[in-house]
Amino acid sequence: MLNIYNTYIVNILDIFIFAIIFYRIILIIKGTMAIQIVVGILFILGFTIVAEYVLHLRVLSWLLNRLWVTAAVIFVVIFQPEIRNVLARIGGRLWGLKAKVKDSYITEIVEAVEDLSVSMSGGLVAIGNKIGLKNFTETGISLNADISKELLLSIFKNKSAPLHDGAIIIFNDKILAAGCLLPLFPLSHDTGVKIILGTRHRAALGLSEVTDAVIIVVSEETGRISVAYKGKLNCNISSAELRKIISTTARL
Ligand SMILES: Nc1ncnc2c1ncn2[C@@H]1O[C@H](COP(=O)(O)OP(=O)(O)OP(=O)(O)O)[C@@H](O)[C@H]1O
Repeated sequence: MLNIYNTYIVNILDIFIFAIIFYRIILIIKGTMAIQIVVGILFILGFTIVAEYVLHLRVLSWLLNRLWVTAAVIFVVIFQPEIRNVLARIGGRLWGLKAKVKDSYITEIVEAVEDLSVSMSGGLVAIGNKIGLKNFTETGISLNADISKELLLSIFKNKSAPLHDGAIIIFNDKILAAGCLLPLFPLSHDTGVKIILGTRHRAALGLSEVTDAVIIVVSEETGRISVAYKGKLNCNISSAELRKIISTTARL
């Protein structure tokens, strides 16, 4: 009798753990291209099962089974960036070390952003969290400098400066690089905001989709401050709200 209960408990636990893992994976890949890939794979898998076990179509199921091995290799090669992003997000959530920014540096960032906003200078600053941003810092110029308002302003306010274009990447109290290229949020995806986004804002949203970084955008056209985080763009926020967001996500 006790054995039956034990088996029940183990089975329930088994299903429960599977459901949690499945749910977390869906949350991570939701809104990314990976969700379409998963749907496609499930469709072909269903088709293979029906062909083999229900309709007993021997030639077709032989072909589909061979196709799976080749498809697995093609899948990994074609979707290497998506797989890397999904694994990085899973890894980051499980055991990534949180990047930390000191309070005084948060003040430097917020003050610089305020200044950019008032002077209507465009700015794009990504503050890394658990997921490393090395592949994005490599697209820019390495700086490895202490965070300072003056440095941030000299990069973004001077429109003829070579590093003015692109994003600054901050990680663990350092400005790692400037002039970095971020992945653009696809125009076909729902941005969740009513306004049409330009490339600076799409770049911020794009990075926030594939990493857990907090990305600050200052609009050159309107001076508005927006923050992209976990695939969502929070438009037109105050500097007090900005401080709060950085503090809760990246403070030491
Ligand atoms: N992929 C990218 N990664 C990083 N920065 C980018 C990227 N694409 C564009 N940018 C930055 O955005 C600038 C162009 O901004 P654009 O005017 O198109 O966007 P926007 O969202 O309308 O911003 P704004 O409101 O400031 O005009 C470029 O000069 C460059 O600095």
